[in-house]
Amino acid sequence: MHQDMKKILVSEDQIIARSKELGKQISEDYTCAKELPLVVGLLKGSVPFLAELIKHIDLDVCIDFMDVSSYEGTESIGDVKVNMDLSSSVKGIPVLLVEDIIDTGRTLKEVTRLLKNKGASDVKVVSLLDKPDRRTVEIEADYVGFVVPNEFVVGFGLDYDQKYRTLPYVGVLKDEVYQ
Ligand SMILES: O=P(O)(O)OC[C@H]1O[C@H](OP(=O)(O)OP(=O)(O)O)[C@H](O)[C@@H]1O
Ligand code: HPA
Ligand SMILES: [Mg+2]
Repeated sequence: MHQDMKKILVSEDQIIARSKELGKQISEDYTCAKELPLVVGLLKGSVPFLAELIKHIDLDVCIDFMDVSSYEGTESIGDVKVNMDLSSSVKGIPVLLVEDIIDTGRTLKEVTRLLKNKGASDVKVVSLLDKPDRRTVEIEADYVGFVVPNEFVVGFGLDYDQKYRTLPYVGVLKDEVYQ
């Protein structure tokens, strides 16, 4: 375990096993649907989860990325900033949005609105983590890996001041790291 970690909440093995289950479920659901989705990852947090998940989606999907940010340190900065937009049009296309965490829900709500404005025919969401106790806007994911308690978590894509994203598990930092 990294020296700054207080505890691990979700292990690497649990993440891999759950990604397999979610990939299988998503593959089945979109096999029944009319059209395959464009898989859209939100940079940077979703990258490790997206990489694990798509190995288990047994469909010929394309992937794209958007870079939005709403946090500095452990604080939400209020607005959602679009730093980099999608490289292809989503007009008339269903989108499967991949997230690392739904916390207040503001990022997801805003990005869903943006994608619908661009003409996406449907927007579904898969998130590795869900922290429902912190929700300030009404939004839910269609697929969730794990529900986490109301604590700031890092690892598997999730950062504190851009650090700890590369850890292969999700956990909570020691209190002294924030001082
Ligand atoms: O539900 P919310 O309260 O909006 O928080 C969740 C969002 O915040 C984090 O992204 P961040 O803006 O920190 O960018 P990052 O992915 O580059 O870390 C996280 O990756 C989610 O996208
Ligand atoms: O708990 C969190 N950890 C890291 N980034 C985040 N962005 C929203 N919530 C979190
Ligand atoms: Mg972040």
